[in-house]
Amino acid sequence: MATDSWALAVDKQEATTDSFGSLVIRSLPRGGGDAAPNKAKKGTTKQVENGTNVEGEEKEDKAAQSLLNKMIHTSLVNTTNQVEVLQRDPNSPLYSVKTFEELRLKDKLLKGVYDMGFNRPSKIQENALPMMLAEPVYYPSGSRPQNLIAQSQSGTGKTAAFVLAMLSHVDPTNKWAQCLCIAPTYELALQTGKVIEQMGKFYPEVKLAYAIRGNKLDRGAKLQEQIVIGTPGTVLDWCSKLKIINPKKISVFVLDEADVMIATQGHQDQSIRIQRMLPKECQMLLFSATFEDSVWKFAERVVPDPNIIKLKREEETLDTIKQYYVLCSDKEEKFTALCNIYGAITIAQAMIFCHTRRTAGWLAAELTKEGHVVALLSGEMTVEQRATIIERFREGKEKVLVTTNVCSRGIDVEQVSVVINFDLPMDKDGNADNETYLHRIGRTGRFGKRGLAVNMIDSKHSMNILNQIEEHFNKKINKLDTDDLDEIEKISN
Ligand SMILES: Nc1ncnc2c1ncn2[C@@H]1O[C@H](COP(=O)(O)OP(=O)(O)OP(=O)(O)O)[C@@H](O)[C@H]1O
Repeated sequence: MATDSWALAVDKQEATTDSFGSLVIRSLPRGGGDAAPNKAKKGTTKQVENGTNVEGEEKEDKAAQSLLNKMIHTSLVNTTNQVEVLQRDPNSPLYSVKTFEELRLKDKLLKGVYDMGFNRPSKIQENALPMMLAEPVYYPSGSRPQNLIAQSQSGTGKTAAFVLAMLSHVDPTNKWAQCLCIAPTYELALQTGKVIEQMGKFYPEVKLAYAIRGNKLDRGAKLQEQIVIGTPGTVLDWCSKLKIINPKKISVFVLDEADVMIATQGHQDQSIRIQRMLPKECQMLLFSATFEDSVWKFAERVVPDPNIIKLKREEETLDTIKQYYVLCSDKEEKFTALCNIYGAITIAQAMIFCHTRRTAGWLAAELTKEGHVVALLSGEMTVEQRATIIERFREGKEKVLVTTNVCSRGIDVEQVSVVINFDLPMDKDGNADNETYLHRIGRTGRFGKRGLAVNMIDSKHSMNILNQIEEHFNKKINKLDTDDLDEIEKISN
């Protein structure tokens, strides 16, 4: 896999509100077409809906469950073994009865997958990949692809799933753009690009282009790269004004963080304009960890005949992330509580979310005075600065990242063991922003790792927001006394 990297810029990320759902894996009844993928769909639907297990594995799963419980109480930092155990627990979003071989991937891709250290697919990968890889379904009016709208918890392998699907669909002998993936921010586009590069490492014929502001190409310059990842504004320019991509030749269209793309007016307009230029046979894939009610409806309207993978509300939060709140009277006390937490437990890396740039700046300075190596990331920075900060954090050069909402979505840093909501996420009306909460805490607990999320409460209003979050996810968030070091130590055991 080769890349053309250019210098870049970004589109803004916005948070959305509210979500709902019950777990459904809905495959539309199809006339004719490929029987194999439909078979696969049926099997997986039953397994997920009934929560039943594959015959003969029940005992093994019970043992796995008890082992899992033990592990949950032993260490904050996870091991590969634990991932394997979770992949055998039918209640885990990482559960899978399949292997990557069964997904009949090209050898070059299978090699790439194993090279990334993936042993088995996760639940979303197991369910979504057969649909995404299936042949188009034949209708008398013409063949139609298997479109998909999919929800799965943060860090459960959605990106890896659609990247694999794109790489599988590409015809490397054709030197034009065939797969188009749009992400809401520059950082996410870059990160997804890296996953494409990594997974396609043994498939060098397939090339990738970044459609991000700052990548200057001349009008009419024909793109040779088969996969394009970018932000909506630039992708739209490349498809329409600049005619760099011929949208009629796109066969796979992916919207990552689909809910924010749909709920943010500017992104929605641009995404829809792009979508309208695509041919009827183009496969549409929409992914996110959260979908607000109205966004689901909108998505179902714009995506023809979608297959749907949806979570029940109570499944949206990951059990591997422990959630607490701490009562304080003001920001100074919140800072003391934070220092106490740091004093009591070993934190690999932490992300701390603040409501304003001002608080984030103040907190970063205070933490630095205390001797922490801190990075500060906020929206007013240039995209290049932001990318550099995230890269340094990912490499572990800084152990603490203080940020506003810029980073709440999608950023994948394996070592984040603690997320602190120094300020709770709220929408512009001062109500709980449940989606942002879920995305923020999802920066820890990546792919089966254990994580800790601590919410700082300093007013009736913030307590109220916490209660709304508890109610929304139907999950109790326990109080933590940060003056009691023994108690803090306990939560990491
Ligand atoms: N099958 C797998 N086996 C092991 N690790 C995996 C597997 N699939 C993905 N991962 C790893 O798990 C982490 C999370 O995966 P990914 O970023 O695809 O999740 P996501 O659902 O897209 O997350 P988010 O909701 O935050 O965007 C990544 O570090 C990825 O490399």
